[in-house]
Amino acid sequence: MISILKNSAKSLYSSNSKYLGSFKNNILYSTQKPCFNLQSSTTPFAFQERAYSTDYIFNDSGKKRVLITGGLGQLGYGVASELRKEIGTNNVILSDIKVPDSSVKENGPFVHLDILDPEAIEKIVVNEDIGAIIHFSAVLSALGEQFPQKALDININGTQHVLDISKKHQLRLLIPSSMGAFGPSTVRQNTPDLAIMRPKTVYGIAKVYAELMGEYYNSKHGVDFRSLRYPGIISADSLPGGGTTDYAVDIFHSAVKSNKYNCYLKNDAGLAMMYIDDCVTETVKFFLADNNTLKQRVYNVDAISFTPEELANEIKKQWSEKFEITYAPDFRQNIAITWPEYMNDSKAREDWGYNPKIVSTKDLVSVMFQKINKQKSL
Ligand SMILES: NC(=O)c1ccc[n+]([C@@H]2O[C@H](COP(=O)([O-])OP(=O)(O)OC[C@H]3O[C@@H](n4cnc5c(N)ncnc54)[C@H](O)[C@@H]3O)[C@@H](O)[C@H]2O)c1
Ligand SMILES: C[C@@H](O)[C@H](N)C(=O)O
Repeated sequence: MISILKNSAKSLYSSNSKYLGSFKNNILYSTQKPCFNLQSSTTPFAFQERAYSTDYIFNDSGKKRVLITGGLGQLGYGVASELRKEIGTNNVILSDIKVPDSSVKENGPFVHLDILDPEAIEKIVVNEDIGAIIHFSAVLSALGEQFPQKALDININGTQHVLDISKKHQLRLLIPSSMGAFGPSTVRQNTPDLAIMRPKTVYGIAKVYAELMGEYYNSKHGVDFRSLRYPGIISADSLPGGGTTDYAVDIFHSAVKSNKYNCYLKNDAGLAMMYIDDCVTETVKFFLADNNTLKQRVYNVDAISFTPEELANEIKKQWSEKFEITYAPDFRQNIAITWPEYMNDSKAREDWGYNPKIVSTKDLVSVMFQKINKQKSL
């Protein structure tokens, strides 16, 4: 028997106080079957197809946990925080080769982990009851062109290690891909999921490797591999780690600091982008999605598209008329022109309900300045 606290309650418990799941938008995201939709319910709950499946992560004794590698970069901490809300703080273990601030350890489990050490990864998987890995360790595109051997090592060998461990222990494995997996022969507007993939960076080549090996391990070895091809991710409180799209973060901090920005891309280098909160929410949604809803293992996801000039004009409108941008294109311009201006993400929307909220440059600039001003006032 189940008891519900209130319509607005966040959580659902059984009569013996066992946690059954939590509500979001009136849908119960349950760790057990069935799922309910409060809004469409008449009696008082109506059955509906499960929105999330966490069976894979949580076994009957509730012990399986999620390991996030490379968790101290731009995306890891945000994804960990969001996932912890869904499945519990202690069920998400953040890891990185970097040493964390004390606040990271205060907010949940953290372990030091080098992705190039497969024995260390396996030890954590076995000792910590890991049922799934979110693999964020990477060297991004621009840094990868400066240190190609390091990028090959981390982006290919590191990826192979998590693939093999996922095969051995039958884990769910999420490895993000990137629009960087595309190349100059790919159509740059409305790029479909299935397109020519001939990238010209070590980073892009490693992403194609991860996508294809992930699909192979899925069909051949039953690994629940999943991947999203992210565009450039824009965040206010976590800094990007050496990508071609970093300008779209740096420009805000530079505007606040000095009212000017010297851009390493040309004024008309349009690229696909996404706000961090959408990236975090949608990644967690995809990670927890019922496997049956996924018709493919790799999906494009996109939200906004702009050129440096368009972004600068919006910053002038919303921040200061005095803001000035200059252009000094470097090697990153040659990478940018090989990547999509915007991707077609209709399959992600159809299959698992991908639905970003910030979809205009205007809204992005507004939310970025709100965040930066809030940080300044703290
Ligand atoms: N941020 C974006 O715009 C973006 C866009 C597309 C795809 N992605 C992908 O998303 C994932 C996360 O990206 P991010 O922006 O957080 O990257 P990031 O560069 O900010 O962070 C990567 C993390 O990997 C860690 N790392 C490096 N070497 C390691 C090693 N040997 N062992 C363990 N960890 C190691 C770094 O310390 C760093 O914290 C990556 O796969 C990236 O390719 C990111
Ligand atoms: C797009 C992406 O993968 C990353 N932001 C980079 O520029 O390398």
